[in-house]
Amino acid sequence: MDLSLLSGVFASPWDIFRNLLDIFIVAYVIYRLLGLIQGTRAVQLLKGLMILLVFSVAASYMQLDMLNWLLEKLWIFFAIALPIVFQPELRRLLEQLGKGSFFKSSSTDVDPQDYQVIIKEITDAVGILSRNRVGALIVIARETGIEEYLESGITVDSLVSSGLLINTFVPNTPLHDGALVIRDGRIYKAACVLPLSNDPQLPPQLGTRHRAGLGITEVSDALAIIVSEETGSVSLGRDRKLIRYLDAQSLRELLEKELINDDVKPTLWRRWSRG
Ligand SMILES: Nc1ncnc2c1ncn2[C@@H]1O[C@H](COP(=O)(O)OP(=O)(O)OP(=O)(O)O)[C@@H](O)[C@H]1O
Repeated sequence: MDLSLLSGVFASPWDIFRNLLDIFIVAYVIYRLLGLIQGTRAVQLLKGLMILLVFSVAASYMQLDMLNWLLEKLWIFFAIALPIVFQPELRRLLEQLGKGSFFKSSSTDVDPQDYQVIIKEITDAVGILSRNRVGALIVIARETGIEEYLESGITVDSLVSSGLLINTFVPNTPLHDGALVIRDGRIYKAACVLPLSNDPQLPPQLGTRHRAGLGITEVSDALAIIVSEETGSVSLGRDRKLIRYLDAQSLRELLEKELINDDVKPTLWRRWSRG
């Protein structure tokens, strides 16, 4: 067997180090890029492009000239269309590079003890909102980037307190419409417009607040707590499903399970097990 090729790659310890470093950097950049687009519509586009790439390679290998010609034209079209379609993701990537956050860990490093406090503040607020039949939609962002849905919102950037949560949803105040988003253990934004779910199985009496709460769990791993203005009932949106009619204790237990107990699992495992 001719090992000259390998000897070319591993000529010296410095070459080994250089190649390993090269592989590591490329793998890391791909990992972060995938993390950046995970849960966004860019994933579907990427899958489409992968399929097209497979077709292109197969067509060229089998010398299917007409198909090759067509696919070549399609690639030119995509080269022009992609920067336009991926504009939000590209902008976010450049922003992150500019801020230096691209190279920071993507996991939300919220201490379990801090989450205990946050969960208490949320459940206290939800209890009061529910008893007073004040409609509310609280989203807890986790690892999936949902920035593209938050651009419409108003930045709050405050500690999570039940008082502020309640105040935000008081009818006819500037921030009461839309969703409040908690990210990295802080109230990040209010009055956000979320994507609406088209789930046909959702009971017809549930309107846009519930559809928005469910919608964000369809495009990300975020949790959504919904308080109905009509009935005062509390629901939790998680993994494309709504868990309805929660009392304070079951809401607290579910949040603890999702935010504290689940957090001990490694990040990649959690993503994998969520599919
Ligand atoms: N896309 C959206 N993103 C975030 N919030 C939304 C969105 N669409 C509607 N909402 C919120 O939902 C409110 C309307 O709720 P609607 O009555 O349609 O929903 P519902 O699910 O029946 O809830 P409720 O039981 O509280 O009436 C709006 O005032 C707004 O605050």
